[in-house]
Amino acid sequence: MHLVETRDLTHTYRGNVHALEGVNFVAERKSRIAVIGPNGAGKSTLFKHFNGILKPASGEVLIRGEPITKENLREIRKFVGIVFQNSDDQIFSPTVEQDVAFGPTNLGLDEATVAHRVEEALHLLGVEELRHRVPHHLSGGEKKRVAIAGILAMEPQVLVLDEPTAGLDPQGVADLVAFVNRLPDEYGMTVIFSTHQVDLVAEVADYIYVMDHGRIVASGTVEEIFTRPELLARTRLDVPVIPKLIRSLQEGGVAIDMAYTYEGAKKSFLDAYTRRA
Ligand SMILES: Nc1ncnc2c1ncn2[C@@H]1O[C@H](COP(=O)(O)OP(=O)(O)OP(=O)(O)O)[C@@H](O)[C@H]1O
Repeated sequence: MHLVETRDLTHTYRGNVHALEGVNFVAERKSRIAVIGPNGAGKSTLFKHFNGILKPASGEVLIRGEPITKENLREIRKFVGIVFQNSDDQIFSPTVEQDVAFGPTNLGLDEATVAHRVEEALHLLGVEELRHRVPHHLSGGEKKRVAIAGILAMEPQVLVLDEPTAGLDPQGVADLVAFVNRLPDEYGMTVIFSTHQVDLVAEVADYIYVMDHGRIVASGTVEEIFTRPELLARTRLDVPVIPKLIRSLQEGGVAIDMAYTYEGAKKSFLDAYTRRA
């Protein structure tokens, strides 16, 4: 059984905007899935179907094999936590601490459990020192971290992050990558995220969906997607710099193995250098 699945999902906004057309998507337990595609491709719209914020015009959304209904909506929102692109929409309490406590308190958990979850979430996102600050006055990147902490404190099994790195400084991006990569093994979680930063995808994803004009136009492993420059160009994306550089070297006659991540590239370059020496 898939944790999250859509079958022939279609969504039409008012004004006859066909935002999703026949989308088939699956997410398994402990997977890290990237959804990439140009502006307006339908990524956020798809995410809003994962916990019943939007309802399908046609097709199905199944969470742990069950359709979303009025009766299970609360359970589903506990199970699938979504952090939206604009953190301002998700932060509203007088202090950061209260804001992160809002979700778990709403779940009806006792005070001690809420306090424990808040501590853990603040710690995981590295925002403990912001706990007494007014969320409204935080910087964009700080707000983003607090918004993620607030969702995490509800301990969802599936964490959905819409453009999580937008507005983060380089260290913030590196922290986020490290954070996301801990979630499947340490917490058994599934992470689904969208991004325009293709260079990041191989560092954080095992599987990629490429969207364009409301459709999934390709899906596959990092290797399967990033060896298709024509597909990426067609969808206004680029081949990430590491495989692009290695491909150029290979075409120039250098014997070097293909790689997609920084660590993979380091190994390929060292191996190629050692072979030559
Ligand atoms: N509330 C709405 N009412 C009408 N149309 C909408 C609404 N929200 C989104 N759309 C339209 O639906 C389409 C898909 O938008 P969506 O926000 O899902 O794309 P996206 O892939 O997340 O884009 P981006 O990369 O810019 O965040 C776009 O054409 C957009 O203009």
